[in-house]
Amino acid sequence: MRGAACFMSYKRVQNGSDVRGVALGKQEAVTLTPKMVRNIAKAFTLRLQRGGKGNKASNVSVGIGRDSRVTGEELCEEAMKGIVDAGPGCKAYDLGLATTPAMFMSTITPGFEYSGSIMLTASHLPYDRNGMKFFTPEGGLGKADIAEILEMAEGIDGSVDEASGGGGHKSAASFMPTYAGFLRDQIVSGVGAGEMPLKGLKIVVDAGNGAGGFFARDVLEPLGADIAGSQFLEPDGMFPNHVPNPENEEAMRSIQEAVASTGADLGVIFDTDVDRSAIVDSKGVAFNKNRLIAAMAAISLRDKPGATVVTDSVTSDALTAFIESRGGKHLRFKRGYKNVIEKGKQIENCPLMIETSGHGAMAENHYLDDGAYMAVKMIIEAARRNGDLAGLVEGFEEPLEATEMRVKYSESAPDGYGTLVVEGFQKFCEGDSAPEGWASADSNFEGWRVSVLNGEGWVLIRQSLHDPLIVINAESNMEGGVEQTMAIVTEFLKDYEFLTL
Ligand SMILES: O=P(O)(O)OC[C@H]1O[C@H](O)[C@H](O)[C@@H](O)[C@@H]1O
Repeated sequence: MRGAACFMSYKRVQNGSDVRGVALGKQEAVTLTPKMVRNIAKAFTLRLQRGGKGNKASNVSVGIGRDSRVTGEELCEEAMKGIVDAGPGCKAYDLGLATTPAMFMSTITPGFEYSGSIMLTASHLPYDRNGMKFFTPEGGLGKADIAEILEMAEGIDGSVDEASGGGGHKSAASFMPTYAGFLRDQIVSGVGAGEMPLKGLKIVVDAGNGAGGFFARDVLEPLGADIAGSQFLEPDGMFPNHVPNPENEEAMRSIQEAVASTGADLGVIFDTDVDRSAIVDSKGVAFNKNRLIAAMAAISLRDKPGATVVTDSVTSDALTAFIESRGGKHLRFKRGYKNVIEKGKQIENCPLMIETSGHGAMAENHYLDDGAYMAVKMIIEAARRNGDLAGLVEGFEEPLEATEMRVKYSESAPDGYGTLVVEGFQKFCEGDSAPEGWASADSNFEGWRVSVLNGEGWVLIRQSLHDPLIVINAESNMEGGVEQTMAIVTEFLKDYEFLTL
């Protein structure tokens, strides 16, 4: 009985390719306990041993980093215990405050080359959450790996109650300075203007009190940038200023205001664990979502003419037009950064895989979604163009209107309800009673997307990746077009009784 109950609780903390849960029981019951973190870290280490080549089978090293969350230090200690508990050859390295992409880099950087690494983070979620992401030199672990690790951890939980101290070795190590050096090198060679290529540039960094403060102090300032206007660089796991999320409108407004009030040339904003970023130019224009994709695509297509850019499914028609105008191909794939990256890996000449969420990965950088690396690319561009990022995306247009609606369906809805709704919508769009001016998109990898308003807009209905939700995105270049489209969609959805419209 106990085993089954535990398994359920381990299974519950899986969120796609991450582990996520409530780590601090302030408002909700704790779902990710220190003991679970210890067992999960042990399971990961045992798995590394099992899959290890050569002497790695007995000697396994695991680096652990964390973001600024209040539960980070305690969970880090527990994870360290779990790692050394896996056997005498197991070494655990506490890397302190770190970023998610840096944790991957620690598995491939000479002098470190850990067999695996763990990042303790729950990205932009509230302060009481925490979670784990896992890397090996091959990249981030996927959904199936996580399921397997959680099942193993449950077995450990059922057999041994307390860590036995398996004889491994714990120590602290410092990786972030090495990683910051790597990012500085990219800027120096990318700008090609000597050792202080950012001299004269005023750059505001907003780390949202997460792990991104190092970027201002250890990457930009040593290269000559004036970072005085930066904000929320100090780690604070209560996130007192704004949600550390470049997709969040309040967060974006905050950095736009900081750029304006300090007269900066550029703003950079990160999420808590720095796998996502967005940029603000000197005029206060936000380079996030479609515009950031356009900018990164322009950079990538200059270096790789005719290449394919893979994005998520909610990107705009204008983005496709822009990518094509620069000689590239746009593959509008699915939501979920892992989906986007994995798709890009399969395509020849695909330098860029990027989501509207701010997750962007480049083939040239190990297919790693690194918000700091993406910021580096944009900073190089800004330095080379004297701050003129608008010129980079010339011809790219934002829609006149855009909206996103997320509709829950109740717990009593039958299995596969989301798919049912999407299939119903497809039939509606392809049937005789399809609204005038509507035409289904040529390819739909996720949900059902339709061109509406005789090509002046589009609407996409899909199921959320993680939640029992139907998500509707619509855009229009005509005034009132979104309202008109959403009225038709809402009318269609009324037939689905489990939706809470
Ligand atoms: O399907 P949704 O509910 O919109 O969520 C999808 C999103 O979930 C998370 O935020 C992932 O990090 C994103 O990569 C993904 O696109």
